[in-house]
Amino acid sequence: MSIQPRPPIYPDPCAAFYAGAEPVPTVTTTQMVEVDRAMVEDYGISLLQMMENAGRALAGQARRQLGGSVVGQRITVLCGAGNNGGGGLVAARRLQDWGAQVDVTLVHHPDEYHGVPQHQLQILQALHRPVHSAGLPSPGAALTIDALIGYGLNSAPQGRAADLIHWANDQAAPILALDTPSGIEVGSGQVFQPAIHAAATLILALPKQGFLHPEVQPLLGTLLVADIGVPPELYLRLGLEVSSIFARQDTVALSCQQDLGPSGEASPTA
Ligand SMILES: NC(=O)C1=CN([C@@H]2O[C@H](COP(=O)(O)OP(=O)(O)OC[C@H]3O[C@@H](n4cnc5c(N)ncnc54)[C@H](O)[C@@H]3O)[C@@H](O)[C@H]2O)[C@H](O)CC1
Ligand SMILES: [K+]
Repeated sequence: MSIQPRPPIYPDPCAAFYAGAEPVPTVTTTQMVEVDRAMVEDYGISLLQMMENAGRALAGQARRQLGGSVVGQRITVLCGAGNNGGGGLVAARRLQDWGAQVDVTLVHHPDEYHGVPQHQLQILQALHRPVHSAGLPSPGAALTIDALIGYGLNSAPQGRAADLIHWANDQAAPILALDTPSGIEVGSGQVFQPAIHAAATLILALPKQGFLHPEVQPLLGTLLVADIGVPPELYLRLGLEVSSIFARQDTVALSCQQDLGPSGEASPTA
């Protein structure tokens, strides 16, 4: 079973995000970069650990969207050369482990992958799992995973990344985006062209401020947030109050509060 593209769930501007009844703060790109820095430098939680959590959560979300089993299902995973792409490479490996037929499509030649994404790619290569870095994927997959570009986007997508965004949007398969649909500047909420039109977006750690922008919301699809192991102590240092949103599950759905109402407090809407 595959999920079908669905109309945006946020027809009206969104003022705040909730997980159940718990408010979920948004973060600026600066705060997210500081989270990444502090994770590694202050607490010794490495990028490799965070990326493994991200990719495992992404694979789990793909499995849920495909009805609970991925055995024999065709999934296309589009991977950039940054840390967003690295999460895609982890998800591709886990989905293959679980029995899916995964087409791993890279933006660049494998020689152009460095650091932790290169490490993830080398695991696939050590397992003799094919990766493609030229041409377009074959159509007909049940799901496309967009791990092309995350919060590292610096301008309108260009080159092969842009070609793959156009390709993904033209497919019948729904798109599951990692952290953000590629093509959105998550801090400001600027939507570049081209940008991925996602059926679902799996946000890592916390939603980014730009996701409240009305132009962005139709591109996000169903919003989910995944635990990648950021400790509450770190959020407190940044002045962010994050309740125990992952107390029961390590991926939770986000809902949207559409306006604050006269009292400034309103219940979240689904
Ligand atoms: N704490 C967290 O939330 C964590 C998030 N993670 C993931 O890491 C990305 C951010 O990774 P980063 O390496 O900084 O950047 P990106 O992968 O998003 O992008 C860099 C990549 O994209 C190319 N690129 C940038 N702009 C363009 C453009 N206009 N056209 C074409 N290509 C472009 C650039 O050349 C690089 O190759 C975050 O979103 C999460 O997914 C970590 O996994 C862990 C912590
Ligand atoms: K992405």
